[in-house]
Amino acid sequence: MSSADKNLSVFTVDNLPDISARRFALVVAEWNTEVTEALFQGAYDTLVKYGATAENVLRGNVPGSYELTLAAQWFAERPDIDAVICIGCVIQGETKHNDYINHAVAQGFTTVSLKTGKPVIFGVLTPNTQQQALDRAGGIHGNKGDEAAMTAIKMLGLKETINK
Ligand SMILES: Nc1c(NC[C@H](O)[C@H](O)[C@H](O)CO)[nH]c(=O)[nH]c1=O
Ligand SMILES: CC(=O)[C@@H](O)COP(=O)(O)O
Repeated sequence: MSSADKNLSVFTVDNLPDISARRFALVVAEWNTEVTEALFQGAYDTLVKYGATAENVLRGNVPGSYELTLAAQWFAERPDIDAVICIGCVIQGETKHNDYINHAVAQGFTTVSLKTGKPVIFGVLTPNTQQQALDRAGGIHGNKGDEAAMTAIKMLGLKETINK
């Protein structure tokens, strides 16, 4: 199923956990900032809409999506951080560089989440074109940042349920 079939900003919101005391790190890549800033805003707004407080949402910037994984680890290792949301946009270029970045960050997020036991959310767009990116950063297919934030919330809810 593609984003064309499932809007990124449409999701179920029943039985969400109380996140008023939860602390989130939003790590944002500085490539394609028109897109990543829109993703960040979507993620931030979604966290606050569903109960996070502004002072509990931290932001860190990295030069590019490849650096998201190390920054995610630095944040996830902090005892006061409950979840990390990684924001980036890796647009296909003339070479295979985007493939290497995308695979590295996907594996890196998984590694950090399993190592720390904390959600590390893949909020990175991997489009073929700028337009595909814009369509997923508040355009016709919704906002990947919204989806990433809601994913973090739901994973924290599941962790609470499992650990009851
Ligand atoms: N081309 C894109 C990059 N490239 C930069 C890498 O992410 C990395 O910062 C560099 O290789 C140094 O380690 N990054 C993006 O986020 N998006 C791109 O489209
Ligand atoms: C993902 C990238 O680093 C890429 O946009 C760089 O472009 P190119 O593959 O043409 O060097």
